[in-house]
Amino acid sequence: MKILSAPQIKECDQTTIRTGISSIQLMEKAANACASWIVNNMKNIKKVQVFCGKGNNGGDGFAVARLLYEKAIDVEVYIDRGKQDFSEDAKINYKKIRKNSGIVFKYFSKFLPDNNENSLIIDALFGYGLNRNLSGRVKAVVDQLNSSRQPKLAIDIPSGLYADKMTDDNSTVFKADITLTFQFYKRSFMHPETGRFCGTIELLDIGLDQQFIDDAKTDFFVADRQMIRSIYRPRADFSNKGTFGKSILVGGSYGKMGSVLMSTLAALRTGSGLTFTMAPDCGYGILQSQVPEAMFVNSGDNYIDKLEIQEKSVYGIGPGLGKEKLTQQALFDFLKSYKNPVVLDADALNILAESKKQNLIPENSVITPHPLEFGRLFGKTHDSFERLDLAKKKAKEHQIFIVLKDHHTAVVTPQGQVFYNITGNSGMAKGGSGDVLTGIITSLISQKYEPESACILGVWLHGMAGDLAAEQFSKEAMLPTDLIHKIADVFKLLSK
Ligand SMILES: NC(=O)C1=CN([C@@H]2O[C@H](COP(=O)(O)OP(=O)(O)OC[C@H]3O[C@@H](n4cnc5c(N)ncnc54)[C@H](OP(=O)(O)O)[C@@H]3O)[C@@H](O)[C@H]2O)[C@@H](O)CC1
Ligand SMILES: [K+]
Repeated sequence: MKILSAPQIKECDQTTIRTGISSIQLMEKAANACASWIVNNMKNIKKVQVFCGKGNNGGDGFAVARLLYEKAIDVEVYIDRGKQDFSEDAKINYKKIRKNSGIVFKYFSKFLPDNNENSLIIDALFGYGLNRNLSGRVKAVVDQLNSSRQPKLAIDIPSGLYADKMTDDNSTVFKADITLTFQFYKRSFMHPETGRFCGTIELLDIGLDQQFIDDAKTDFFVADRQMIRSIYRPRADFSNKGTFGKSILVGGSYGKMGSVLMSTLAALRTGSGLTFTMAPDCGYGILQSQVPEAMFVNSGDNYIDKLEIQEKSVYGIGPGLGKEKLTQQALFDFLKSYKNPVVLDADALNILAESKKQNLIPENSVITPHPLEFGRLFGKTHDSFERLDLAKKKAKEHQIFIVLKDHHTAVVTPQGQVFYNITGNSGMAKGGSGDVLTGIITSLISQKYEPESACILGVWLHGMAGDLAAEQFSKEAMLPTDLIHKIADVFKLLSK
């Protein structure tokens, strides 16, 4: 699914209006979608307090207030004091409810929190038209709303949040529990500094012009189910283990054998035909007993000091590798003579960063850094938007795929496209989760998925396995090894 920028969404809005529906009808449709969602999904809500701005987001708010009132919900509408130069459609909806004696009108300054879980705060102050930080009376009321214990819902975008960019440090943003957004995810929903204000995100389809959406140019996408289904290839019949490629997981050192063990298991569970682990001898017993399906290649004593090149294989290098001098040399020698795509993670990336040998990464390879590893490789950035911009630049420069791990991991391609992942949860923020991802992506590439598809599908599978693990074990108790077991259920879901 495409992510459009605020100006593109505005254009899409206008194109939709030119091709049949009037703007006031579109607002009514948007408001109807919100009101129905609230009525169907928040059955305990008896009262709403709707905060409306002067633009079309405020217009949505007035219309939602009216529609909820018609559903026998108590409604209070809050507006700013002073002259209200409402947008045309906001004015129409404002006038409609002004006539309604049952709806209570108040200024922001008169707000008193209900602190009642049956009373919902609705933020319809600003949507994608926000053009500066909240200040004055509107900032004061949003600060007050944020400290209320009532449930909070934002229409389209939590007010104070820009659709496509960072907010300034310490600026005020409405902290929603739920965001009902129209048709598109916004980039700011995907980044940790800004996404934390959105709560649960629900996309409401309001029938915007499909031709415009199809033609719109963007570098940003959300990897949704539809995209994942188009990438996933069910396992072919009439095949043998050779059909499904050869994965070689490289890593492990004394005390860190679990990492490469988890990568190996994940590669197998993702369907790798032949699977090898290249690890030091101290891991021999552990690996052969814990994962008998994989073959062991002795690559050192307590750490890796040589890296054998095998033909027709895909290498996933890094988990538990350590940074011994001889390990470093083995990695450099390997990368100097191996020109096929590899998957690099963890200490493989740290070694390249410390020695400034990023240029050794073969073209079309995949690297899977978390923010700190990315910073070591390519330099520090101020925030996750800047980090993503730098990742786009570096992916192009090195012609590699960068899987930038975060709450919403982003896959960045050499063409500068970005695919945000929306599966996964905070239970995965534990040592070992990354090792599982390395195994998954390596395995998919060995099964002849293009690196781009392998990254997008791999990250999605990994997150989905995490979501199923959280459901069964809780975010606190789930383990990276649980993700490996849940891969089976994710494939079952995919093949339904
Ligand atoms: N296709 C769709 O998606 C549909 C979209 N719809 C809805 O329309 C929304 C977009 O509406 P919009 O363009 O009128 O912008 P919106 O955010 O309401 O208001 C901006 C106004 O506020 C002002 N202003 C800005 N920042 C400010 C600040 N910090 N503090 C104070 N004032 C500030 C600024 O005016 P200014 O003061 O700069 O002159 C501007 O006039 C969208 O999010 C969705 O909810 C649906 O109705 C139908 C389908
Ligand atoms: K809003």
